[in-house]
Formats: sequence, structure tokens, C-alpha cells
Amino acid sequence: MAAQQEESLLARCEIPIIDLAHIGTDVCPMKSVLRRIGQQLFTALNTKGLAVLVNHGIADEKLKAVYADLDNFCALPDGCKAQYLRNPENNHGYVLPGMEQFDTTKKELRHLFNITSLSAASMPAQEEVPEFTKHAVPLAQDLTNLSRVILQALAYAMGVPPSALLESHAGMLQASGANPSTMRLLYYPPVPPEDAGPRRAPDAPHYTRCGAHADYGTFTLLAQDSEGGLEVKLNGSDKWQKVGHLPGAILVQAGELLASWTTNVLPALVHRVVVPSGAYARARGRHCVAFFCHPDNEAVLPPLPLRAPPDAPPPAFTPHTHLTLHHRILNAAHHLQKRFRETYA
Ligand SMILES: O=C(O)CCC(=O)C(=O)O
Ligand SMILES: [Fe+2]
Repeated sequence: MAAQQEESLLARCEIPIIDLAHIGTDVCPMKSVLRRIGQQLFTALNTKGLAVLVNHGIADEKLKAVYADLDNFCALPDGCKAQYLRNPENNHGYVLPGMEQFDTTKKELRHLFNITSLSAASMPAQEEVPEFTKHAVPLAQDLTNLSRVILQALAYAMGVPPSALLESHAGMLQASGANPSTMRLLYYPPVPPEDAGPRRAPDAPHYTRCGAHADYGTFTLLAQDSEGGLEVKLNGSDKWQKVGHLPGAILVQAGELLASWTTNVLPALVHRVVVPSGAYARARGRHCVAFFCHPDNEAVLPPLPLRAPPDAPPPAFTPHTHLTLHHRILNAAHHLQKRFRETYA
């Protein structure tokens, strides 16, 4: 008998799947394919808040290699890892469990390595994690190029010149400090056994993997292993739903700056990662790579010829007050600094 598939949005075919086959390259994409992808993505982000990309050209082996490198990094002695702690100036570096908290009522169990600079000097040394740089840099470049494709596709669908979004996101991972886009490697360790079961002490900490939040930038690309745990509130719904897993697919979800720029026609997706139920799943780690695509700090995004469709569902996400029309946003950099102050210890 076939194994029973977990109940999830993907298992129920409720997340639009966008096929990137025949797209060409980010430098010379096929215009007809870009137009089709842009329309599909716009509709998906408007109605659901997310989509999955298939045939995006990023091999699973590349992801598995960085997952293994992150495991090796996390296994280093604490004193060694401490050399690589996140630099608040550029957001690059290692973030210990509990250092970034979205849900202050729980202990958030995850190790992060934020990559905002591709220089070998900013990566774990070869003697410590031999292939970290060798694997992380090409993956970051692939995700940057994929983001450039998505930006051009979205521009078509939004009725602005395709170069307009590329220009306002020109500094992605350029180490100039002009653009905060980040590739983040995530490792969620097994959940300590005291968290559950009859032996749970009344004062034992409540754990979660990642508290509810929306990402801050234009959009996020998310590749995950098959462990599960990611949950979302689809646009217009207040219900948490499991995303599930589609092998080889990359999720794309709207962030707060895209929501603000489109006056919530493309609302930011609220999401979280919960600890799995069942002793077997809780005793396993989970891996994921996120690419947070942001505009340049000083970018002025072009005004949009957009109108919300008359029957648009009410958005699940309420924009931050400083992003609404009543409170003038200073620029993309101020928004990000504000959100970092709210979430980093
Ligand atoms: O691990 C995941 O699937 C999501 C991580 C995430 O939402 C984040 O780092 O912002
Ligand atoms: Fe997130």
C-alpha cells in the first residue's frame, strides 16, 4: 500500500506551481516565458501569498552540500563559532538559537548563518569547514540570478519596465553595503525530549522552531528539506496551514516591502515553523535555505499602475504603521533596521 501523504497545502494542490523551464538566463530571459511567469506569480501572490517554482535550475545536490556544511559548522566548539557571530552592521554571520526571536513566549530553536558578503574572509575558515565557501558562494549566486528572473517577471505583471526592478535591486550580494539581500542557511536541531510527554516539568521551556512573522523585503525564496513544519496563513485567512513538501521545488513568498509598495495587493505572507509532533520527527534536525531579496537601501521603487481587484480578499497581514500611507517610510534601510531591532537580542 502506498505511504499515506501528510495533509498539507501542497498535497491538496492548493499552492500554484510555476514552471521555469525554457526561461533562459537572468541576463537574457525569454520574454514570452517571463510574461507568463510574471502573470502566474502575480496571481499567486495576490490570491494566496505564495507559489512554488519548479525547473528553476538549482540542483538539489547544491542544497544538500550547504546543509552538510552548516551541520559541520554547528558541530564546531562554541568558542570557534563565536568568531563568526553576526555583525549587526551588515547582518552577516552566525546567529545562535534564541538570538533572533519572533515569539518571545517560547525558546526558538534554530542556528542561522546569514550571508550578505561572498568574500572568503567572511566565511568559516577552510580548516574549520573545508567546503563552506566552495558550496555557499555558487548557491548564493544562483539564488541571486533566480531573484533577478523573478524581479523581471514581476515587473512585466505590474506594468513597469523590467529594468526598473532590476535597477532598484542592483546591489544584491555585491558587498557594497548598498543592498541588504541575504542568503540564510538554517539548521533546526532536534527538540529536547523534556519539551513533551508525561515527564515534562512545569517550568521546562516551551520550544518552537521559528515564531510567526512575515519577511521584511521584496520576496523570499525558500528551499527546504523534507522534514516539514513550515506553516502559513494564506492571504485572507487566519488559519495556520501546513505547506508540505514538493521535492526540488523552491517556494516564493511576498515580503513587507512588496506589500507596502503594492499597497497590499501582494500582501506579505505570515509564516512560522512549528516543532513536529511525534518522537521520531522531533528527534530529527531540519534544514532550509532562504534567500531574502531586498531593494537597494536608497532605491526609490517606481509608482505602480495597479488597482486592487474589486473582489480581493481581506489581507491576512496588516502592514506596519510606519509603512502605511499615513506614516511616511524613510527608506528600505530604515524599515530593515527597525525590524532587526525588534527581533535580535
Ligand atoms: O525554515 C523555514 O522554513 C523558514 C525560515 C524563515 O521563515 C526565516 O528565516 O525567515
Ligand atoms: Fe521568514
